Amino acid sequence: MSIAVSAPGKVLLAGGYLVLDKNYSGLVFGLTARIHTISTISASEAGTIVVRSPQFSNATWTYTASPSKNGASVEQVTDKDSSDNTFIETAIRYVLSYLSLSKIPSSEIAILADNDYYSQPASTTPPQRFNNLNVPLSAAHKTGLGSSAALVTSLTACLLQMYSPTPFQLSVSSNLTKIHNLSQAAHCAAQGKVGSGFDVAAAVFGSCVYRRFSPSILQSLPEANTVGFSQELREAVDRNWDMGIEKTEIPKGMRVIMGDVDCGSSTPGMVKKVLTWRESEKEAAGEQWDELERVNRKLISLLAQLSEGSHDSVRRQILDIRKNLRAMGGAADVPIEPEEQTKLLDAVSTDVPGVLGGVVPGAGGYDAVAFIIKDDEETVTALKEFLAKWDHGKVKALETREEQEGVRVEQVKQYEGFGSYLKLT
Ligand SMILES: Nc1ncnc2c1ncn2[C@@H]1O[C@H](COP(=O)(O)OP(=O)(O)OP(=O)(O)O)[C@@H](O)[C@H]1O
Ligand SMILES: C[C@@](O)(CCOP(=O)(O)O)CC(=O)O
Repeated sequence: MSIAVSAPGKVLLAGGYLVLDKNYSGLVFGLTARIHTISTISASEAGTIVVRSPQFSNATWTYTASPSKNGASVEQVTDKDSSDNTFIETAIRYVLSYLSLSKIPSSEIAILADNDYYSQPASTTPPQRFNNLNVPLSAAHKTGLGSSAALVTSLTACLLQMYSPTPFQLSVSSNLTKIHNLSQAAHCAAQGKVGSGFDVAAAVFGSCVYRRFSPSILQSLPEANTVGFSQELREAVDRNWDMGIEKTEIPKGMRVIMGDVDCGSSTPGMVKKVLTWRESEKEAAGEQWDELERVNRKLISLLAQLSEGSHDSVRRQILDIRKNLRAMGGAADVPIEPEEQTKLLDAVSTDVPGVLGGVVPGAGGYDAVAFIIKDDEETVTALKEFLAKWDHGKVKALETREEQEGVRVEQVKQYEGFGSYLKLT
């Protein structure tokens, strides 16, 4: 029987940089843009796992997996046309090592990503669902919605369902915690560093106020396939982590809308520079961190009050957060809210009725903007029209919006017709 699971993308509306520190929080919204994993056990020789991402060219990855003492051995079968996919390979290795199966059945897996994860070619008609971009994944332009976190979470949850020796239901809360811990471990290993993990947390739990886990939980794990890996991974995943997740949602009558800016900034470089400044100017940076936490927290509680009348206070609060982000950027000499974005955010907030405000999400920079607006068609249309005229249409409104739910099981039937490779049973 085929199994389908999806996990949402994210936007870190408040708490960029702060969320790296356990003492501070991040406001992260899960998005309707999801990454879907559809898998079927296949009859081919044991231990062959074929993963396809049919929206891209040369995107088939074949692995042979076999049980071994220090976790499952997972090797990519070399194919001249396909490159590596570290996130997929690591997720498979971590799930199979966690499960420690004595025999690994073969499977076929398809990954389908909602269109908003990648810039779509200009067209007068909307693209079809799971649009085929006809380019290799490495050539697609990502919009910054957290594709790797949604992919690893969706794949991890799907593999756990398919390969667990006893039934594994996503609706059981202790299973969600397992999916979270295992996905964080695999995602950090694949990206080569232990980040804050807010993107994986949103992919699993959906929209929330997030406080990170202690990095030592993952830093102390042995390398994959070295002595003790399988057992220590299992112990770490089955333990309760010291993180904080407070579920949250946007008040009725408001929504989040994302703007993709067609050019990039280097997030790792910006993070490094901000953290170096924090280290060198402990007192000033400490005060700035605390002030940002205070203004972010105020926005979080305003949104939790769920009152239509709070629009003006939300407007003021967003301006206060932006003022503090600019101060931090100025002190650290990092363009967190670059001048171009300041102009855009100011103009949208004053010129488009119904826009309560906008921010540079996550680490900021030139990549993206996110707006909180009144949830009506009129405002969405006015915002899109405004953006189309701004700076030669460099900023495009995405279709996605915030969504509360995290990882979930999907009906397999909805994927029928998305390619002959999908052998649904
Ligand atoms: N549709 C897909 N199919 C297979 N792998 C994918 C797909 N989308 C993303 N990936 C994997 O995720 C990687 C991209 O992850 P990366 O962390 O660079 O981007 P991101 O998570 O979208 O970024 P950000 O955190 O800034 O939003 C790709 O190199 C690939 O390994
Ligand atoms: C700066 C930081 O706090 C946010 C980066 O977010 P994003 O990858 O730009 O969405 C880094 C992190 O939390 O991993």
